Amino acid sequence: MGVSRGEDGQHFDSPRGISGQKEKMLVSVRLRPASERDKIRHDIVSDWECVNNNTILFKSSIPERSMFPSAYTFDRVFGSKSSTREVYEEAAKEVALVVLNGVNSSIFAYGQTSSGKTYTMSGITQYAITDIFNYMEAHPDREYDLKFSAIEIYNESVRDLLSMDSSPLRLLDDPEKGTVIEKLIEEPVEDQDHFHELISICNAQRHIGETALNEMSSRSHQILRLTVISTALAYSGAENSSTLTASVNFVDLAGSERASQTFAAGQRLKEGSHINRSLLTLGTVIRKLSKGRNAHIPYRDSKLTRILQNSLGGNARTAIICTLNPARSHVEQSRNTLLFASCAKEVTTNAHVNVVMSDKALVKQLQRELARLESELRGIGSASITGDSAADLKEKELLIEKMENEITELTRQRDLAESKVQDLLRTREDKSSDCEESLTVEEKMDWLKTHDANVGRELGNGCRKIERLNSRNVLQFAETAEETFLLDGFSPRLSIGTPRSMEIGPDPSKNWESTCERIDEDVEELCREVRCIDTFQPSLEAEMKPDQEPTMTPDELEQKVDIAEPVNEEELIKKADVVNNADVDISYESLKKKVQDMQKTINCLVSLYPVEQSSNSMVINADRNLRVTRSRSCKAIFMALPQSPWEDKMDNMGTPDSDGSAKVHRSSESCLSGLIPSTVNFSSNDSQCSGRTLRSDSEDFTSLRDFGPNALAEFRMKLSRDMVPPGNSAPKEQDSRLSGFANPSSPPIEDWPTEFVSRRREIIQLWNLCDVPLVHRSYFFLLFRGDLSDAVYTEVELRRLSFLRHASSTAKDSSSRALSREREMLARRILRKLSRKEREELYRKWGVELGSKHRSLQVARKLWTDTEDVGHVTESARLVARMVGIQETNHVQKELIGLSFSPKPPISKRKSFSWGT
Ligand SMILES: Nc1ncnc2c1ncn2[C@@H]1O[C@H](COP(=O)(O)OP(=O)(O)OP(=O)(O)O)[C@@H](O)[C@H]1O
Repeated sequence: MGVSRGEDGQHFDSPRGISGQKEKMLVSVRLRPASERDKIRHDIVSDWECVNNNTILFKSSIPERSMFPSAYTFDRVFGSKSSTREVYEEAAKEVALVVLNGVNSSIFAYGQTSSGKTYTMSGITQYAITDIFNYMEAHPDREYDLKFSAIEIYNESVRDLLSMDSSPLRLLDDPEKGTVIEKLIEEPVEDQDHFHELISICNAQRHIGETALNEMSSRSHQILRLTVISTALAYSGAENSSTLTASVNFVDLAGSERASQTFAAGQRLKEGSHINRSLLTLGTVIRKLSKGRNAHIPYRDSKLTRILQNSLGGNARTAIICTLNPARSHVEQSRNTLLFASCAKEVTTNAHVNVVMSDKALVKQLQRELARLESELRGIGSASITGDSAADLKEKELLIEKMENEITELTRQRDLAESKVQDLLRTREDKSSDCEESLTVEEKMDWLKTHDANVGRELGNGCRKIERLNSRNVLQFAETAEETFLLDGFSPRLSIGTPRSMEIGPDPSKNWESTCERIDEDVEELCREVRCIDTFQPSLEAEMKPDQEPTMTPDELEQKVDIAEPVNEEELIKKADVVNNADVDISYESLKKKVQDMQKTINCLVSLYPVEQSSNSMVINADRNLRVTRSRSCKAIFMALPQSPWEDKMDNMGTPDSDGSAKVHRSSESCLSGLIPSTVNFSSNDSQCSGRTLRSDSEDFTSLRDFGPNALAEFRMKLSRDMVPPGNSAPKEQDSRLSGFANPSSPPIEDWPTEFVSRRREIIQLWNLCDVPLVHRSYFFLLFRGDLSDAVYTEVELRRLSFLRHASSTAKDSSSRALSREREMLARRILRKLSRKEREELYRKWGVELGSKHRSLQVARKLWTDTEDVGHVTESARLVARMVGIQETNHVQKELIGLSFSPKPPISKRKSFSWGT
């Protein structure tokens, strides 16, 4: 595209190169006419001839110069008769006026001193400014702003020609604009007269000095810059409402002659060196640019090239007018100028329109850009949140589904259990008392063992399920190994004697068994040490084989008893104390074995004294039995020790005491009374036994030993019942006094029923606290009706339930602590999502002190005050949303759920929160 130049030279709608295409500099040569000084010196012979508009010919008659090139071609060549107007029109106007279309441009004048640079540039600047103002007047649809600035580069120092301050200006590097001049005055140009006035100021400021060739020589490089900012007016209806901005530089360089040629010295020499430095760099830059290589261009080597960098090889259109002095004496400088011009002719620039958005257009464009960015942001945010939320929701749906399945299964099991209980109750009613009486001690014991394990397992499983469910909502359920144990096993370790025994273990019955085995061993050892028993034991054991009929008559038996040495009771007590101080443990199996052993002994003895005998004879038999037992079986004696309070009554009430046989019995008990200490109420010490606060070893030992006497008492009761003749009516009489819940066969004891009722009440309370399954409760009610043999079972039940309650409460405490921490963390996250102002508003709303150290904890408590189901995060989220008055509740719920479940919080959507009034 070229400049559409009208007749009036004022129409410049299509400047070429504005599309960013590369184009070469416009290079022209102007040959000035001979000056009057040259005429005086008679140096008027010119070797230069402009043969046409583009070619200048060197026609030297000097032989030594015949080797030089003779013809130089440029974009335009002006002879001595060409006017400045003509030069402007053909060599500068095209470039200068592109500034009106937003394209930077520069017009250089290059040549030796007195070649006419200033003369030419002054005219071109005048014409250009006139054309610019004319163009502005011809285009009222746009608003123009003109700014003028002027600098000179003198001795490599930049000076503002519009400023009275002659201090040099600094050059700064701007990332967008390139090199800028610090504090450079940009004077708005009001009109042409104002512009001319400014030019006059600049000329007055410029360093002017006389040289050998020019008495008004410009000793500096002058750059006049006119910046044109044009904006389309709104009423013009022009689609392009953008603002264009561009600058045109009018560059009048100092003389390019060598300093040596100017015969300069002193200050002039210094000027020359600096001038040459800038011009030398300019020449280097032009030369390198002309080669078109991507070599380093030393723009920064001089102030001139640094400031004019864009004009030399960047975003600008450039025209260079090389002026020549026709005098023969300056032929060398002229040739150098032509060489420079030839290089400049090869330099290309890349000018493009500098569009600056108008404020209105800028606002519109920024609004569009903002909308686009917000849309993208929403897209990214929603995509991210959608991805996270989708994953979270899917995970939670699976979790909910699994929990629902578990609930369904648990419900099914519960219904099944209730159904079984109902069936059992019906069966029980049908069978009535026959079934009750048909239950033997062994059956009860088996049941107790089985259901102990079952219930423990059920509760353990239940607690584990609770733990699993809680662990999904609670960050950390159990803090210590102890808590983990409590949730897992629900059984204490009750081993005794070492510090480790203070730990809580899995199953007390195991310790009981091992302790019982130890006590058995001790008893065996004790028995072996008792000489009379050692002597008699083999024959007695032979007699007591169940499958063997007794072969010994009572007389023979008495004879054997007489032969045996009397029992040393003190020694026995001493030995028993040894056993007593040892770790005593009694298990069901050991007790059962003892019962069986005892039964064998009883059977053996009973076989010697048939039940058909009268009560008196029975007493005798009992007396003999006891005597024989005491004499022949220390184990049997141990097993027959009465310890419970009701057992004493049983002895008095259920055992004939008329003939002193019971006294013998009691005498034997009294002699062994030190073996097992008095009963310790189990239930009162349950929590101590099951928790970490286990008492001393001796106390635990005592509590464990307590199991023994009760069990032994039960065995004694069975022994007594077995020895009661079928026709004895005493049990029936006592049955009425037992208010109907005692076993009809129970002995008439006054205190046990009360004790049983008390324990049963305590057991029921513990059942409720521990949520014991209905099946277990039913079995208990069906099996244990208050007879004395139930004492040991009530003790075991109380002990087990007390432990379960403790374990459950411990687990709940742990869970509660973890949940509390979870809530506090959630509260912290919520608070972090709020701005400081919102936080302070929340604190004020909820009465939380701003200076409080535990604000988040207070907020957490406030958040979950109103709900018991604190583990239900969805409900909590809803509550949070409601309490803080957050809009978009569904979103907040999702987010809070995500906060609670996801370790990585989702993208903040605080912007969507708004506070209620
Ligand atoms: N084309 C021309 N026609 C008539 N006079 C001219 C022409 N060119 C230059 N002159 C005259 O020549 C003299 C020197 O010109 P000018 O000052 O423009 O040279 P210069 O190259 O700027 O020198 P310097 O570099 O020393 O400033 C001036 O008096 C000027 O009027």
